[in-house]
Amino acid sequence: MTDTVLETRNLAVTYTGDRRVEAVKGVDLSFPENRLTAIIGPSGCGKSTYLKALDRLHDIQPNVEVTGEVYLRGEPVYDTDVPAPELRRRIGYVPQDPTPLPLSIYENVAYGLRIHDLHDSKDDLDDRVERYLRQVDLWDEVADRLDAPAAGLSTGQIQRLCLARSLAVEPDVLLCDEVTSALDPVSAENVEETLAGLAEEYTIVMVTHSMDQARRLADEVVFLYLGEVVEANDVRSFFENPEHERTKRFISGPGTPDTLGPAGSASEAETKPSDTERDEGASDPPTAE
Ligand SMILES: Nc1ncnc2c1ncn2[C@@H]1O[C@H](COP(=O)(O)OP(=O)(O)OP(=O)(O)O)[C@@H](O)[C@H]1O
Repeated sequence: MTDTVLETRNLAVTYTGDRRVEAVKGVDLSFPENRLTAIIGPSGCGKSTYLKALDRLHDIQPNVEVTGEVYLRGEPVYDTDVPAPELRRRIGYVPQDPTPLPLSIYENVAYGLRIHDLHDSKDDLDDRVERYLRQVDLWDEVADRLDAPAAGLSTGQIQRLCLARSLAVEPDVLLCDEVTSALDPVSAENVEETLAGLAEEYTIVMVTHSMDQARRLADEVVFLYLGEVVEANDVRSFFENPEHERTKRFISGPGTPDTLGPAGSASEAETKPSDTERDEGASDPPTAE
C-alpha cells in the first residue's frame, strides 16, 4: 500500500475582499508517496488557490479565509507549533515564474542547505549543490560559471535552478504551479523532462493547464471544477474511462491536446471549459455574495 504524504480534509479557501469568492469549497484529497499528481481544470476553478493553501501561502495575504485541515505525514500543517520556514522546507513550492535569490548560481542552491544546516563540510556542500543541479539537468550548463549571478540564466534555466533549490532542502513533497507555462517550447520541454525524472523519486503535486502534460507526466489526476473535486483517479482510468460526464466533456472539449503544440506550450484554450460547461458555470458561479 502506498503511504499518503499530504492530505486535505474539507479544505476551503474564500477570498473576502471587495468581492467574496469561494475559490476552494471543501476539498478532500490525499497525495500518495512517490507519485506525481496533476491537478487540472478550467481557468479560475481554484487550482492555484488550493495548491497555495497546502503550503500555507495564504497566511501572508490579507482577506483570505482558510478552513479545514491539511496533514503532512499525519501531522497538521495549520494549527501547529512547527515554524512556517520548517513547514515550507518540507512542502516545497515552485511557482510559475520563480525569482532566483540575488546570489550566485551556487549560492541559490547552497542557501537553503546552510540555513537548514543540511551539510557537514564545504566538500559536502559542494557535493550537494552538484547533486541537485544534476538532478534538474542543469549541471552541464552551469558547471563552469557557478559563481555567476543566477539572474543571468534563461527563464527555463531559472525554473530548473529553483527546482534544485527546493529539492536541496529535502522536502517531503514538491508543489509545482504551472511550472512550464511561462516558458518557450524548448525550455518547457526541458523542464518537463526534468519533472519526468523527478517523478520517479519524489512526491509531486502539479497544477497544469495542459491535459497533454498531465497525460505524459502524471500517475494520478484530479479534476477541479468551480472549487470542487469532480473526479480523482489514476491517470489511465482518468483519461480512458472517466466516471463523470463533466470529466468526459472536459477532456474531449475544444482544443484537445493532440491538436496543440509541443510539451508545455499548450495555450489556455486547451483547458478552457466547453461552451456547455461555461453555461453551467454561469448558473453555478464560483462566487458567493
Ligand atoms: N487574491 C485574490 N482575490 C480575490 N479573488 C481571487 C484571488 N486570487 C484568485 N481569486 C479568484 O479565485 C478563483 C480561483 O482562482 P485560481 O487562481 O485559484 O484559479 P486557477 O484554477 O488556478 O486559475 P488559472 O488556471 O487561470 O490559473 C477565481 O475566481 C479567481 O478570480
